[in-house]
Order: sequence, then C-alpha cells, then structure tokens
Amino acid sequence: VKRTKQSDGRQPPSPPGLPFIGNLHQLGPLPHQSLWELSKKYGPVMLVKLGRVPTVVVSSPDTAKQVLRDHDLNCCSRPSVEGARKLSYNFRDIAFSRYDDYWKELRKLCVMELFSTKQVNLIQPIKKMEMKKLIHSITESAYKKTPVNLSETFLSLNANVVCKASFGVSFQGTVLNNEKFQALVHEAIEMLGSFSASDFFPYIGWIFDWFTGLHARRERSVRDLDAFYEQMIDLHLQKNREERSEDDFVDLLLKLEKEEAVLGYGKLTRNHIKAILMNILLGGINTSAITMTWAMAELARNPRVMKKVQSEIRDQIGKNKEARIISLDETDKLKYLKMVIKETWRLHPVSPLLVAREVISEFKINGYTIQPKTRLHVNTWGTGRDPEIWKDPKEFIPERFMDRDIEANGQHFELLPFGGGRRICPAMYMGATTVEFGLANLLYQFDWKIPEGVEDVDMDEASGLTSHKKHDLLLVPVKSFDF
Ligand code: HEM
Repeated sequence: VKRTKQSDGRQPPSPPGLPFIGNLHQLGPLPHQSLWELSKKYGPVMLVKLGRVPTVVVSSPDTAKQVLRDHDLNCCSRPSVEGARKLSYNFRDIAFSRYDDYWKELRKLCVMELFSTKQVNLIQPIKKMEMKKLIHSITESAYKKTPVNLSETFLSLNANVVCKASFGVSFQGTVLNNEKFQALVHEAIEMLGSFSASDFFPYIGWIFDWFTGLHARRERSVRDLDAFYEQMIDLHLQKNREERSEDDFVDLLLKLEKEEAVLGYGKLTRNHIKAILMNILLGGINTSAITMTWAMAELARNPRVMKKVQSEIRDQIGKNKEARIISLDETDKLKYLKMVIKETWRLHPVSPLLVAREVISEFKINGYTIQPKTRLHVNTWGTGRDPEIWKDPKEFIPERFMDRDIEANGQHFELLPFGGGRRICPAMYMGATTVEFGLANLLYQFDWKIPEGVEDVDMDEASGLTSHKKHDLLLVPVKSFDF
C-alpha cells in the first residue's frame, strides 16, 4: 500500500508475494480456506496484495468487531468489481452499491416494503402452500424409496416462494424453468465471486478475462437474467388486475419509475429495478437454500443430532395421525432446531469472506493503519473453525450454544452469518425464518437416510461469492408413521 503523506502508521503483516501478481497465486480454489491458513502465520489482521489491489483480511472476533462496529463508517463502501458491475447494472443495487445516499434510501425502502416482519408474515400463506406441494411430492419419493435431490428441492422451494411473494408471479411460468434456474443461479453467483483479472490488474486485466472465457460467461449470465427480469416486468405491465388484487414489490418499483421518483443521486430507471431484482433473486433464494442443504447434510452425518432435533419437533408439535404444516409461530418453540441452524452457520457460513468492503477513510485495527481504497474481508469461515474460540471445532455439536449467549444477529462477532455493521444483511429475519420453517417441516414429516451404497455424505465446498455444497445432496425420505 502506498502511504499517504499524513500517515505514519504501521502496515499489517503480509505474506511475501511475487512481483506483479502479489499473493494471488496463494488464494487457491477456496480463498477463505487459504487465507485462513495464511492468517494462522501472519495474524488476525493481514495484508495481502491481490495483483495491484491491497486487501486486508481480518480473522478474529475482536478484529471483526473493530471493523464492523468501531470503524464501520470508515469502511462500509464496496469496491467496484467487474462481475458485480455487470450483474448490478453498474452498481445500481443494494449489495454492491457504494456507500452513498442512493444506497441509504434504497435500502430503507426495501427494508420497509420487502424485508419487514410484517411483510414476512404476509407471505406466510404462500410458504405454507408451497410446503404442502413439496411434502406431497416427497411423500411419493418416500413410497418409491427413491432419493430426493435436496439441493435442487430447497432452491426451487425458495424460488417459488420468492417469485410469488416478491414478484407476484408463478416461477414455473417464467422463462426459467426449474432445471435451467439452478444452473443460472449458480453461474451468476460464481460470476459475482469469481476472482477476475480485471479486478486485480486495472487497464490490462480485461485481456486475460477475454482469453479465459470469463468475459463471455459473464455476458451470457447477464443476458439470461435480463430476459427473466424483462419477462417479470412485462407480466406486471400487462397484468390483468382481477388476478392479483394487491400490488407487489415490482408494482411498487414500476410506480416509482413512472413517477420519476428520485432516490439519492437521480431518478429510478428500469436498470435500477433490474439491479434490485437481482439482489432479491440471488440474495434471497440461494442463501437460505444453501443453509438448508448444509444443515441436512450435517444432520445426515450426525444421526444423534438428527434424532434429537426430530424428537424436539415431534414432541412440541404433537404426534397426530395427519401430520400438518408447522406454522412460523410454532417454530419459535424449537430451541434445539435454532441451535442446529447456528451450528450450521458456524461451519458453513453462506458468505465465508462476507461481501468485500472498501475503506473510505484511514483508521487503525490492532494499531495497524488501514489506508483508504484498501479492500477488506472478514473471514467468518476461519473464525467459525478457530480452536481458540470453539472446542472441537470440526465437530457438529449444536449443544455448544446452550450455555453461550451467541446470536446470529451481527452483535456477536464469533458468529456472523449475516455480516455486521451498516452492511448487515437487511433480510436477516426473512432468511432465518425461511430456513427454520423449511427444516422444521421436512424433519417433522420424514426421516432421512443416506442412500444405500453411499458411505458418507461428502462435504466439499464450491467456490464463488457463496460457499455452497459442491455436489448435490441426495437423501432418501422415509415417511414417518411414528405420529
Ligand atoms: C439465510 C439467509 C441469508 C443469509 C445467510 C444472508 C447473508 C448475507 C451476508 C453475509 C451479507 C453480507 C453482509 C456484509 O457484507 O457484512 C448479506 C447481504 C445482503 N443480503 Fe442477505 N442473507 C440471507 C438472506 C437474504 C434474503 C432472503 C435477501 C433478500 C430477499 C437478502 C438480501 C441481501 C442484500 C440486499 C444484501 C446487501 C446489503 C448491503 O450491502 O447493504 N439476504 N446477506
């Protein structure tokens, strides 16, 4: 990092790098894991050079607190990275927008209109209906004793709910049928997270991205998603009012566009709307599905925990002949299930390095000076597996949360599945309730077994902005007649 004239501070320790590429070659396919290994040697505040870009990685609850709480205002902007630029129509969304008045006003609008507790409760009937359909289809697999692909199942369950709830349309009727959708979402997430040469080598990196095909993949991803938004918007513009009595979130955005409403720096345009839809689509559907998949994978590998969580659910909800859908209110009683979910987030945070931040003004962490324009990551994956913080960190033991008051709400820096500070996930309640509701019902209705001939569930991670399970999770449902 070039020091400014005023600064006399010490820089954080750095692993030695190579000329030109810096530490890029040390990232490997799963950067959060490689960075965690490096931080064991270089400490919880570490400076790496990714091509031309100085990047600070913090990897402890205390340093995360300094970043997300004490100095949040110094570093709550976002860097301009190429994948995000394309998918967000030049940073017109919430997640990748820089810290400015547009971001503040847009985030406030979404929190009020889309992510509020009231709104989450309003969409409950949709969730219930989708869950009923899902249970019906899983029951058929149970009779046939065939495995269910839970990775796909969770993704399409959430896609159906989000499309109906936020976009007011049925997902099946859109340009994206279920199969294509999963591939598209994974590709887009990979494009958002992919470490692209353009991001690390300004002016020349794009040449490399052309040669590696990354540029073409990105363009295709943007084009496919754009077709989806266009269809969504067309349906709203030509909708027949009798079918839908209430305005949904897309109607609201279109109304604001028509009124030429000003958000922050300018008028809300069609591209702003598409960028916001991207956040809902990629942020809203995938994150909860990833958590549910990891939770079921861990439960399948840990029969003791599976049994205990199912007993809790069945005892609390009751053992009726006709198993029914568990409501959102009832999930509040399921204390052990909540611990299972926290334990899942500890080992498998959806966004292991959180979303990159960019430093706005100089500040210090542990006495080290952090310069403006530095990129900043919080390694929540590493913190979740640190033996200094967690006993037997590799084991899946939800009971560890029994006597420790650690909530996943951004206030406890050992566990940050939703990030923290001003950039904390604005849909925390929506995300957590989706996961609880989905898992509670599937664990209530069915027992789950690893398919015959498969020794154990693999726990390989895929790369990208999110850390999802690399291979689909297949489990065999057994209808529980234990009611
Ligand atoms: C289990 C579910 C979810 C998890 C684990 C999760 C996790 C996260 C994380 C880690 C961040 C980055 C925070 C940071 O940079 O400090 C984030 C940001 C965000 N999430 Fe979520 N999320 C979930 C559900 C949702 C849902 C359902 C939506 C929308 C419908 C959503 C929309 C967003 C948006 C728009 C941001 C960007 C916030 C900003 O930069 O100001 N998330 N989420």
